[in-house]
Amino acid sequence: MATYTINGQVLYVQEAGPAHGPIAILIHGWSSSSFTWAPIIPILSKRYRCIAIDLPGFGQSPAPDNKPTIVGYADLIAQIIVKLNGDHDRAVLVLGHSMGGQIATTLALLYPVLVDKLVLLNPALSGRLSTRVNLLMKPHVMAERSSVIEWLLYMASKTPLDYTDYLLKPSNFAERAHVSEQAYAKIREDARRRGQGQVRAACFVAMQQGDLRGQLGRVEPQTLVLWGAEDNIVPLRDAGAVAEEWPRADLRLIPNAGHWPQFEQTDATLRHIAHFLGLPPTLGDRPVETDNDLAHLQEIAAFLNNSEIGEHLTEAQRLRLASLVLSNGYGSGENVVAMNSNGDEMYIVKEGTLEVWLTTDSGTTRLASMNAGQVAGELALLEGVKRSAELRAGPQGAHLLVLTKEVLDGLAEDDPAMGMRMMQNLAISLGKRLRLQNWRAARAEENAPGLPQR
Ligand SMILES: Nc1ncnc2c1ncn2[C@@H]1O[C@@H]2COP(=O)(O)O[C@H]2[C@H]1O
Repeated sequence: MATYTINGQVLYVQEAGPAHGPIAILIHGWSSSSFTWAPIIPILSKRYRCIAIDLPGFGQSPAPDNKPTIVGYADLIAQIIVKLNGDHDRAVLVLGHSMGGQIATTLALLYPVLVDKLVLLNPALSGRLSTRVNLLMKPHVMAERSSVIEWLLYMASKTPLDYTDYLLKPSNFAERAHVSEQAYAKIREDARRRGQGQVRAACFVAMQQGDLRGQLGRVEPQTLVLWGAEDNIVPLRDAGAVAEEWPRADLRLIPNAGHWPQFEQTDATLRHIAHFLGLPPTLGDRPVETDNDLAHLQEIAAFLNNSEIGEHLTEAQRLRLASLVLSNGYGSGENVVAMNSNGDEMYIVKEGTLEVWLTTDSGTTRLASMNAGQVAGELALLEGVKRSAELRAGPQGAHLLVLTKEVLDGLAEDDPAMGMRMMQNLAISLGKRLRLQNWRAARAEENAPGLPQR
């Protein structure tokens, strides 16, 4: 596992996926670890640079110096995003499970410029847990604040007196769930990890204090909320808060799943996430069985759904666009367009990175680096002027989808609603980039060592 140090706090993280891909931050829940994301990372890492964090005090990360709070965890994640983002002016995808969902939503409320999309699994939005947890688990958790009691209970768990499974299994999993013994053993190990009694108890309180009811309607990023229909840890009444306060969130219930839909109903969970993010239509490593050309087109269409230009198009519109874009590969550092040349095409990064270089009298500077889903070369195409900068494939090369002016004009003429949506998408992506740059500039001006005042 890799480690990062943020303001003296050491964090263990699991990383997967292309190093220059768009960033996905994965935040586990209470008494868990980055293992939470094991079923999701293989599909997510096909496009995203996945950063699955062990929160301070959980997994392998040492406990924080101060008492943990949900806002404190959100602030820490914001700092990780800023650190990892480098010169990508791009908000990131954030996934959160259970307490991690509460942290992710808090992050989106406090730092909307940093969060592009949210995927929440059984999020502890109100911080209120089930009656079963409060009656059976809470006394145990509170008692474990004392390291002596924690040790005694740990020793008891090695004897036939052990009741861990009795507490864990019916609370966490649906009656007809499919969780492998291996996965359960890891979840159990994380839940009973020694030396975490104090953080566990503090987070119990932190979750209650982090109640987000009444604020959900203000969450800006596009959000998918998945919930196991038989969750006995974070009850479905919090899904009721989503339905009532946050109608823009795409709320999906997963039958025969409890608190861990990603382990209990892996295929259904992955299908929802892949659809939401426009990931290739595969489940794990199994390709969907369709005709090759059609499958290829569907794959590009699904990808476009999550690109800066293709969001919110209908499926038919995306397929049409997919059939009209050209696919081009560029080697490391290869020139795509020269500065000041004429331009009648724009580019959507499919894989790798595309760098923007500006040459002036004082030299050549890299202005930005675009990764999967981002668009470049739109200015010359839309304005009919010369290229404002050079575009060059990044060190790992670039696979680009090319959209010509002729195709774009044709689409807008045939289907004005589609043309309008695509123009709106371009304006939104420029706006997001600008807001992030403004946020950075304000931060630099304040000369704050950490994060700006909110
Ligand atoms: N400061 C910048 N940040 C990000 N992208 C830029 C910046 N300046 C120019 N570009 C991109 O670089 C492209 C060069 O070709 P265009 O002028 O057609 O469109 C331009 C934008 O897409």
